[in-house]
Amino acid sequence: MPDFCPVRTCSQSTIEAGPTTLERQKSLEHSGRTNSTLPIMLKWAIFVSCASLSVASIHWPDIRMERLDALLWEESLLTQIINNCPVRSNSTIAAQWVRLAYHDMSTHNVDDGTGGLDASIAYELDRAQNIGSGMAGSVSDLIAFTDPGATFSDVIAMGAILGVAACGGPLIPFRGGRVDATAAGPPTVPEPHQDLASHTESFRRQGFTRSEMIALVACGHTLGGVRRQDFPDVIQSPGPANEVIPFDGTNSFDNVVVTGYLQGTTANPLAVGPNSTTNSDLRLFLSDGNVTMQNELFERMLNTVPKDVQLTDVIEPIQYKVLPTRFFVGKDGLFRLTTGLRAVGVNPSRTVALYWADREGTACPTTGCSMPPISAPGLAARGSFMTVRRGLTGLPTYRFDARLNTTNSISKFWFKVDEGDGSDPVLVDNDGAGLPIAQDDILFDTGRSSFFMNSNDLMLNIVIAVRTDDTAAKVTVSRYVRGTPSDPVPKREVVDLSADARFPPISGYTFFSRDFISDTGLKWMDIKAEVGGKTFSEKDVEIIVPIGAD
Ligand code: HEM
Repeated sequence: MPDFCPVRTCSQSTIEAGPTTLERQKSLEHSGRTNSTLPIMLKWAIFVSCASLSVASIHWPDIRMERLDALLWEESLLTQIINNCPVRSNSTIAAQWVRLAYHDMSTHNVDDGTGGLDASIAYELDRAQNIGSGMAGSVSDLIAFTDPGATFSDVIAMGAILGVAACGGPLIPFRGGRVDATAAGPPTVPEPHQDLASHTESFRRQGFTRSEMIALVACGHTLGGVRRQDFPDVIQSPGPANEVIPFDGTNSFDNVVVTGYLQGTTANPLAVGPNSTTNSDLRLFLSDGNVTMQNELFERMLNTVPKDVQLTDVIEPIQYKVLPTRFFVGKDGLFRLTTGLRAVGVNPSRTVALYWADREGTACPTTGCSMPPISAPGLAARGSFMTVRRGLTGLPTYRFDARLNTTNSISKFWFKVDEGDGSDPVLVDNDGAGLPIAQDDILFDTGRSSFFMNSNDLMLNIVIAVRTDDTAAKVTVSRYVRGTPSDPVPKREVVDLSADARFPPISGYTFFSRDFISDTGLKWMDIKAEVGGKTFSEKDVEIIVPIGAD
């Protein structure tokens, strides 16, 4: 029996919801619809828990996997915005994000492998087929979460997955790695006034059979509805212009759009609206003479990308995730290594220790220098609602702040985790190679960098320490600047820093700084210094400040 809507998660628990076949049969008879015209055996698979946890391990650093993990599993503004399926403009944010993802994907051409979910929608909003305030709003919502590890198209796909989950639907596996288009794709979104043949051809070109088309529309149209002012041909009844007539009378991601139709209780304007030309859902539900709700379609829709794009594995929570790590010179002239480890699941018996090796190989024993965490596991450990839905008890963090002398420095560090359950301790060490501190010639100085207010803005003074006594050294920051709805491609803004006399040279380092307006886009930078004909640099430095008193 085919399932309704795409569902595949780590969970094995599947329950059947809604009426039994007999009850459904009776209800169909009651509604005057016969089984021959209204066929579908609906089975709604709801995945409520994750019995066998699957977790990921990565080779650190891996900015893409780390950022996608953070957006999906850690409590963030993105997951907070969508949690509990909030209403917006008479619809839901989730409905708007799902529609955006489908319209973006609609440019795919299976014949030549072009188009797909590639964020080209940002360039296509002025087309009639993309009418609706939710479209522009969703572009603004989602582009704000892009960063050097998460492309806009990845965030669009993730937004749809979060939306479905937040409104009570299944946890659809998410893969990353989508590549953003830099121009509009073809105008290939199906529209309600087109006939069935055009819709069927449209979905064929997008890579879906007729049966899959039916299932996909039924899935998509379980959320949201049709807005009177945008589709006056569809909604002909009088009423407020911005009223949205829902597809199925619920805000949640469920199968009511189809059961309601089958039971004759639907008000879905694309199925039983007065205008038979725009009853596109009705034509689709009926078009293959009684079948089909397919599984995993929604996931496939989101993974429909241009043929040269390689998606990652499913982004599962990273089991032991290295937290943003900074290495800089403290005011006492010693090096400070501030780092941490995030584990999956609360476990009071777990112990975590930080180890490191010095550059000379003389200051630490061969087993490494080590220290315990500076405090009990962090409270910001709950994880996103997705983590809770996965049945995880949390994502506790263990923080470390090590002081090391600047002569011996540090070449690599690693963590040892003992779950305290009799299993062997685990080393988080890049498969034996260690977590590298590649260089100590140029360091983002988390301790000396600081926020301050000027007359208008919250400012961030970024301080970079360079191992030189040359105050004229050329030190630059290449700041990652997020795309915007009107200019979606992220940019780099390269600026020079000047020597900062507030911070006297110490342990061979000179300090350079510059003030930046601290907007939410100021999160990532590459840093570079040219000293005595040599260039030192570090990429994708996450700007985390302040870290507290030194
Ligand atoms: C023949 C194919 C389709 C047609 C003709 C169609 C048509 C429409 C129309 C006319 C609206 C109303 C938009 C508004 O008033 O702003 C709508 C909304 C929506 N569509 Fe489709 N659609 C199709 C396929 C899909 C698919 C495949 C999905 C996703 C899998 C989808 C997801 C949605 C969602 C979530 C909404 C609600 C948006 C909101 O409430 O803001 N649609 N669709």
